[in-house]
Amino acid sequence: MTTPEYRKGATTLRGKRVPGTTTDARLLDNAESADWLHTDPWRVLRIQSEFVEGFGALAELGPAVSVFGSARTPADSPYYALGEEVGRLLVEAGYAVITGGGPGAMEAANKGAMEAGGTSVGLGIELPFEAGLNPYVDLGVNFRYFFARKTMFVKYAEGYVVLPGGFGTLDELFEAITLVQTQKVTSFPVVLLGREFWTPMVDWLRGTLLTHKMVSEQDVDLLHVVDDPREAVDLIATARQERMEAQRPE
Ligand SMILES: C/C(=C\CNc1ncnc2c1ncn2[C@@H]1O[C@H](COP(=O)(O)O)[C@@H](O)[C@H]1O)CO
Repeated sequence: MTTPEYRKGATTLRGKRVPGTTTDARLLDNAESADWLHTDPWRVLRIQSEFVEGFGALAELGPAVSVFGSARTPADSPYYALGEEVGRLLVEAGYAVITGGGPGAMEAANKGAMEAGGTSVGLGIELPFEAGLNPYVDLGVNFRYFFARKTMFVKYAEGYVVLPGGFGTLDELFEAITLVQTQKVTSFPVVLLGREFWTPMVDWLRGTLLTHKMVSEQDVDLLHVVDDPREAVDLIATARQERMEAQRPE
């Protein structure tokens, strides 16, 4: 007796596993329920499309720096002024500025970049309390998934400038230093702007994580804490210079 056999792509099905319809027939049948819209295989395609859109939008951006910071920084805060200034200085140093495209410190950096005549990128994220892209973004890409968006922040930047912020900012900061620590990215300065805000955190990293040997001295040294936005930009520009010299043929 021959067992019925059915080939479905790379898979061979036999006996009771042989389906009653073909893949083509199921594709063309529009009487099926639309539940598949909410399944993981369909999500995988949407995730893939976010990478395709992001890579397509940013591939020709040129040298860029990602700037992070609180979505809640008010426009009259000194941290907002710091964000605007670092956005402007980055543009004057030849960089495009990438932010999360939201309000607060993100808006400040985009404002500084746009008013200095540079490229001002906002990588928006779908949130339950979404406010849309701030008005100082001139190249915006909207994401559903945090992880796809975070790939863009790091892939298209030469370094990070991190203004004071909350959980979102800390998430972006610690992801970056983990990538540097594990050498997934190299020559990637991470600059914390605002000494008064960041020093207690760095002291805790030294006093607790280093004391318990959870990190090394070099790991903590990956973080540069500065007050002057000019110093932040110089650190990133110097790393670029060093990278170019290292790549130059002898
Ligand atoms: C809180 C409000 C709006 C939030 N809108 C955001 N839009 C874009 N990106 C955001 C938003 N909120 C957080 N992020 C990301 O995290 C970082 C800031 O988070 P924090 O917790 O505020 O530090 C930021 O760099 C973004 O990438 C309404 O005011």
